[in-house]
Amino acid sequence: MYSNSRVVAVIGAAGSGKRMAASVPKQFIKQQGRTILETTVSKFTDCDFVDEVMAVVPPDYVDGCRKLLPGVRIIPGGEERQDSIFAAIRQLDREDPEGDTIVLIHDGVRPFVTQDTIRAVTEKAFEKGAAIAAVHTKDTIRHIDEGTLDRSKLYNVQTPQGFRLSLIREAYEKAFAEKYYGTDDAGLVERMGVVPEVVIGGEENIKITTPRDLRREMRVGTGYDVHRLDPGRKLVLGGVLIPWNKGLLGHSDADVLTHALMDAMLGAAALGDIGKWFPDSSPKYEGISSIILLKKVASLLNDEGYELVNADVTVICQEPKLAGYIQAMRENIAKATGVDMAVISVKATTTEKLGFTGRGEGIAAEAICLIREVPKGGNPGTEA
Ligand SMILES: Nc1ccn([C@@H]2O[C@H](COP(=O)(O)OP(=O)(O)OP(=O)(O)O)[C@@H](O)[C@H]2O)c(=O)n1
Ligand SMILES: C[C@](O)(CO)[C@H](O)COP(=O)(O)O
Repeated sequence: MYSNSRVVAVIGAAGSGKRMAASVPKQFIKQQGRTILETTVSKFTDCDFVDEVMAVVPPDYVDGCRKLLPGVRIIPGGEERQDSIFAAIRQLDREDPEGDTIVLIHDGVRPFVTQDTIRAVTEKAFEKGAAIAAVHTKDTIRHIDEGTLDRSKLYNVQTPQGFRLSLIREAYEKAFAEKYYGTDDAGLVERMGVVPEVVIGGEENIKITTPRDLRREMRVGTGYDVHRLDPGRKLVLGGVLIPWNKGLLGHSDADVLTHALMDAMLGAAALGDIGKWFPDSSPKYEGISSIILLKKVASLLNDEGYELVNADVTVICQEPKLAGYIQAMRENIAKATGVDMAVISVKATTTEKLGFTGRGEGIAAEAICLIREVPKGGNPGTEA
């Protein structure tokens, strides 16, 4: 397709992802079962016109990435993006001193790039020696000194950026000789008086930079519970002991509000219900505070890779009046689940003296909650 020139993709993936502030560099966060880097790399290995894919990764991820990405050449990166890409260019230069190779430089954290964009950049780079993917700027851009800029002349620059090896090598050598650090590869080529061709890429080709850029799975769950009122028991709702002449009957403290919430959370994660985790046949749970159980549910969710986003619980209770206790309930729930109190809602309603709750025979509660996937990943070399 491109005469005798090889096409090599260089995927820059040696950053630490400071702005993402996750427990691992963002390219190693798992989304839908695989790391962002695997998805990005697959976009290039799937192209029949790409002869080789190289990934530049943090030095301590080299071994793990060799296992994670079979068939991909893995090399250690440097301090800055420019150092990492230069490490790959130097290797390619040793293999092709003529510099005919077409080098496609791409960010390891742009997993949504399409094959059409990769193909278009490759073709233009082959034809003109330098081409970049970009999209038209949508916002108005104001320069601090020059005021509002003419938007029709502005692009948001993406990757891949494709270059003839001889050109990009010279551009990098010049930049390093002059101690110049830029924010992309095209910027270095432009310093040599070469203007790369712009290929209009796709709006979907974002660079995953901050948590907002992650597609995190969201799930909802509902819970419902009822307990009988009994004169010989204490009334505990949302972990608050409420002075009243009756309390709820049950194996634990029978905190019906917290039970409904736990079932909603477990349901959202498809982890069953509280009967499964805390059976009333076990003496371990006799008289236990349901707030302790709620803490356990929050940690079960976390082990599954989810966190609570918000919850809304309604207690259906004729008497006593609960308004004065609701703040304390929200505080208890927020503390046990590790979220801000602002995302926990507790409401109470009566049934106008109708039904078992209206007659004061029992209290019911229903809950709904939203949970979201927690960005997680690891060093593929050290994972079990
Ligand atoms: N020393 C570096 C720094 C960055 N990159 C790569 O360059 C791409 C774009 O960089 P950026 O989004 O800035 O990534 P990070 O440097 O990891 O992010 P941050 O600036 O938030 O730390 C990423 O795929 C990143 O892994 C690299 O290969 N080597
Ligand atoms: C190369 C790049 O992705 C083009 O948009 C961008 O410049 C990388 O910049 P960053 O500072 O490394 O995020």
